[in-house]
Amino acid sequence: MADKIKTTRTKELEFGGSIGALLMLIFLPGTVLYLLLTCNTADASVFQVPGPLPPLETLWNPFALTLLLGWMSLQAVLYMLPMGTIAEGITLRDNSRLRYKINAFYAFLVSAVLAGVAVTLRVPLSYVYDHFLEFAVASGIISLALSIFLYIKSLAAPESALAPGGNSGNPLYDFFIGHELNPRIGSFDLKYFCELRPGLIGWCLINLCFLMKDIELRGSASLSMILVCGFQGLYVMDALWHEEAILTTMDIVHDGFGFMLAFGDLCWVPFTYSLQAYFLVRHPQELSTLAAIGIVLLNAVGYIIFRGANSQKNAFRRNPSDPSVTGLETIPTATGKKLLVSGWWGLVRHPNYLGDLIMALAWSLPCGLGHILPYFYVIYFTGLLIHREARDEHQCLKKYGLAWQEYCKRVPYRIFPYIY
Ligand SMILES: NC(=O)C1=CN([C@@H]2O[C@H](COP(=O)(O)OP(=O)(O)OC[C@H]3O[C@@H](n4cnc5c(N)ncnc54)[C@H](OP(=O)(O)O)[C@@H]3O)[C@@H](O)[C@H]2O)C=CC1
Ligand SMILES: CC(C)CCC[C@@H](C)[C@H]1CC=C2C3=C(CC[C@@]21C)[C@@]1(C)CC[C@H](O)C[C@@H]1CC3
Repeated sequence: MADKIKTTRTKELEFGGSIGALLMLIFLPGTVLYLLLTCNTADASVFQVPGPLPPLETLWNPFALTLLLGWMSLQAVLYMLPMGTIAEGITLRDNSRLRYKINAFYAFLVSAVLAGVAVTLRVPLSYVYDHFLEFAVASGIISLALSIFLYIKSLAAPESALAPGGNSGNPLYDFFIGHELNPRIGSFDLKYFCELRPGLIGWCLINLCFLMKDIELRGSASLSMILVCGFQGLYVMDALWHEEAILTTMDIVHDGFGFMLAFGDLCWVPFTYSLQAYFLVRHPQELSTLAAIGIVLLNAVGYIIFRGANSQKNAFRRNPSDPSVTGLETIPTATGKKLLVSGWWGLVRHPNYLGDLIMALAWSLPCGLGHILPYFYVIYFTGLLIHREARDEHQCLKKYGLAWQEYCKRVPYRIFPYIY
């Protein structure tokens, strides 16, 4: 069957094609270094001219690399343990469906217990704060090595296994965007594993290390630090609890596994999404109880929209007659699938992004209003989701044609009601 599938080259190159890919290869690691170095200065100002890069030998820490590899190995073992359930992914081009282990939440629980033991035994977790830049560099090296391995592996993959968006024939572009769709070693799915586990759970562990550093410096953790760690911990647990939902995301269904996702999952997420907590260690902020209550409410509003929208769509896609969605208005499409036009999906075309962005703002506000740096996540994330929304619309227009145009007419705003 696989042999009969015709070569389909990717014609529409995203991210500015091969030049864009080359720039991103430099820009993404450069941004991580810039953010961490700036955050570690006395005024953490983005308006200052960046200082020279520290000597390379101070960035290279073999112990940090070993710890990261140990962390990834622990997550790989937890992934392979016979716990949890099995889910099937969407139907692939060769009509097969891959099977995926659903046990990320258990992996989180085991990791949390181990972290608790480390705190009780007074393992110096603040080491991660003191050597954070070295950890980031080590993680960049791991991501690059993994991407090179993935690209070489993809050259031997059958045509049917290549990503629809990552088969341009241009090696640089395909290396960046990902050539093979679902690279596996046996039943170990590399992309699926990296998307949720080492980076996302690692982000929580990094936040914990920063919280411990806060306690070490000041005797107790600040309210700002507790809020940031609490909000982000909730977000990660939510993603792991709903692990099965990522099987239908464009990352798993459309994008290959290359530098973009490998670096995104293993370096970008843990080392830039934790920037607020990193910032708070050196730049502690006073937060009034009233401000804290306001921020908690904002995060709750964001979470209700984010979770409500995601759960409504997931329930509808799993079973359109599910009692929780039967009263909702829909538009039929030529594919047989329907589109929701009321409920959360009647408010804007991407209500889940709206909720996610409101939460992103709530994660930065505990860092006060005096610095731009801790708002990096909200700014980057707005750009990422606007771009992602445009990519998704493009795919939906191809998939649903006139029905999608009708949906756009009925629900004119994309993410922000009455604005965009
Ligand atoms: N923190 C982070 O860095 C990131 C977080 N996210 C979050 O991850 C979550 C998943 O996002 P993402 O992967 O982009 O995809 P979405 O969950 O937004 O799914 C988009 C898909 O939903 C279906 N759909 C769209 N409109 C409708 C409708 N009206 N009725 C029914 N189905 C519809 C279409 O697929 P089909 O019709 O084929 O089912 C479409 O392709 C989001 O909450 C997002 O905020 C995403 C990226 C990064
Ligand atoms: C480095 C680049 C600029 C872009 C990298 C993008 C990745 C960081 C993101 C692509 C899609 C993601 C998703 C999530 C995390 C970030 C990445 C990997 C979630 C797992 C976050 C939690 C949500 O509940 C689900 C998300 C799915 C997509």
